Amino acid sequence: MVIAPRGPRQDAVPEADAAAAGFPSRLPPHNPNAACGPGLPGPPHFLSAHPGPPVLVGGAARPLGRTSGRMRSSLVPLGPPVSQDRVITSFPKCYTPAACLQLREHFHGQVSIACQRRSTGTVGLRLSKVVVVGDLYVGKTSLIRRFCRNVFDRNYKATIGVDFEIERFEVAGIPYSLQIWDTAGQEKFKCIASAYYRGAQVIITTFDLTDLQTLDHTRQWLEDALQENEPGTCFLFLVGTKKDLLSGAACEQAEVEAVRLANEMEAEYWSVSAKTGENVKAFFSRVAALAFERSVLQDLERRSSAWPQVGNGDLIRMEGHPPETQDSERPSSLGCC
Ligand SMILES: Nc1nc2c(ncn2[C@@H]2O[C@H](COP(=O)(O)OP(=O)(O)OP(=O)(O)O)[C@@H](O)[C@H]2O)c(=O)[nH]1
Repeated sequence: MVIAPRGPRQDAVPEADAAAAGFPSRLPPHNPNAACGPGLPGPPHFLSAHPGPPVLVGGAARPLGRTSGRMRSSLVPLGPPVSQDRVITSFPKCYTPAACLQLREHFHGQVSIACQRRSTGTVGLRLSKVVVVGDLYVGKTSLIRRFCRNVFDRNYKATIGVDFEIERFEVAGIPYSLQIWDTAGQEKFKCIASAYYRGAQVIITTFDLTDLQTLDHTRQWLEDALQENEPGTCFLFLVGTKKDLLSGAACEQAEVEAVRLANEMEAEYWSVSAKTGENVKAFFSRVAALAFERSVLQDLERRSSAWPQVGNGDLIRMEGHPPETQDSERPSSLGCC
């Protein structure tokens, strides 16, 4: 059962149907970072209710990954281990300080302490929603597929509605998952895709570096996505795709305008190539680290504001309602800088 449009490409057979019909799945045989869906072989995954129309997460049967030689967090009670290249120990750098959400190269102090104490609340059990938008043909699907499955397809198959991938990380020793939504760029599917913008923690607005008209359209894509979300709740990224098709000088030239626009949007700028893989992993690691950090700070804030404090912030225990942790830290702010 797949309730939401699962974004089958126009020529694709839905995966569940494909299996029933004896077709090979369009999925590659192994992605150890993908979460498993309910009722599927393999362990259950953690899933928070996410805003937007209901979906069956992980609607396709994804074979479990091999477990040998992979790291396992002490906090991951279920699911296959996270592969080495999804383990983030230090804060990933930005692409350019000229358009960057934060310049710090380490986790926020309170986040580091919370991670060391393993007191990150429910952060490890939740999915953070990432929505990728932009004109048709700019390379949204290719970017996601390069990251999640390490594949690239030269043939264009339009996304219908939406599709998503769940990618598991381990950030500062804590399990963390991104739910990455691929949306259709074609105008006729926009109303379907926009139904899934709500509840995004990260909005990635993409354009084709070889077609600067698509950069002009990013403003509108961002506006549409922001309309469905509370102001100030989303990290914004502006991503130029198909970097491999430009010379270094041409890329730099295109980036001047893109960086200017990113600053105007208060977004972080990146240039990537799904074809060669350049910057793809670094980009998503950055997304995961920023989203994780904010999730932990929000969790700390929520928990500390739920309990009265005295003096230096020691918690008062309320009878019958023990606090979740002994933490006395209170985040000074939720700002990322
Ligand atoms: N050379 C090169 N081609 C790319 C790159 N990324 C995508 N393409 C090609 O661009 C075309 C469109 O890519 P898609 O990823 O399907 O584009 P999309 O934005 O998802 O398109 P819609 O689903 O219609 O919104 C395909 O033919 C891809 O092979 C890249 O980094 N380099």
